Amino acid sequence: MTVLRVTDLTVHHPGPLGQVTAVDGVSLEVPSGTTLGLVGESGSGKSSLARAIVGLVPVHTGRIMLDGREIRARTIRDRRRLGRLVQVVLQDPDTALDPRMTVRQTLGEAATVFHRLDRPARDKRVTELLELVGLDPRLAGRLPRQLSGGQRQRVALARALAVEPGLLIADEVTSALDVSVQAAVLNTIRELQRRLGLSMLFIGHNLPAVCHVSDAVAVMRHGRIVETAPTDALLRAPQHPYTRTLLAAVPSLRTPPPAPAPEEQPP
Ligand SMILES: Nc1ncnc2c1ncn2[C@@H]1O[C@H](COP(=O)(O)OP(=O)(O)OP(=O)(O)O)[C@@H](O)[C@H]1O
Repeated sequence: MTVLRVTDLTVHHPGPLGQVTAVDGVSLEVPSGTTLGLVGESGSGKSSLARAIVGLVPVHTGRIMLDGREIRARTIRDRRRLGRLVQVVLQDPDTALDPRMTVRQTLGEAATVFHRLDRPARDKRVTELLELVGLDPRLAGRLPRQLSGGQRQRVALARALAVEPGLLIADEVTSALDVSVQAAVLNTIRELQRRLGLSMLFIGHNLPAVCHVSDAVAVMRHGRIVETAPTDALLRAPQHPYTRTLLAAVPSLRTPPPAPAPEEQPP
């Protein structure tokens, strides 16, 4: 079953010289239990597309279907339903984490938004979530500032997973991290996707990173998708000149990604 189907989506933003068309007639699908990568240079419209899916920017034309039902984000009830179905993790984990809340409070709150859990069940769930994203459960008492960047991003990921969404949108989730930590977080995301059978839209500008976690990849340029293909096929036989340019810029792509660094230590 297709979890997400976007058809002919157009998104405009207001600009000083009139409207900017950030997304221009985009169609894509994320089949259930798979990861679609969305890759493109800065300004190609990736985040506008993601924000339109979760109702943060208005859709000008087109349709967004989740599990066969059209997404609307007009009322609080719509937004609540949408939050249950789709969770987003962004580049900067600090936007998702309240600096005054411990990891336990953040994850406990997320785990009980849609599920009633008593205190012991809630604490057990927090431990499970931390283990799921490869963090030591003993970090539960820490505040975000007492964690490293990679650890904060893992907590943001755990917070999104706590809701048990049908679809996870990861938008540039590793871009702000050190290269060695990026590899560790990417591997965690890939393992989680496989283990939980998650459906995911993985957005990034780094082609090797996107290919590493994705079953298929859509290449975006100037608001349009220029090519979509299974990851192997895209790497083996890219069809569009822009995809070839992206590939040529990373000649080492066919070699395995760097080994993850040992888990980063908190400051
Ligand atoms: N809130 C906004 N108001 C006006 N223009 C915007 C807004 N958000 C994005 N844009 C414009 O829309 C276009 C697409 O931007 P978008 O952020 O979606 O691209 P992106 O591929 O995600 O880029 P990046 O990787 O740099 O975030 C750009 O021209 C950008 O300047």
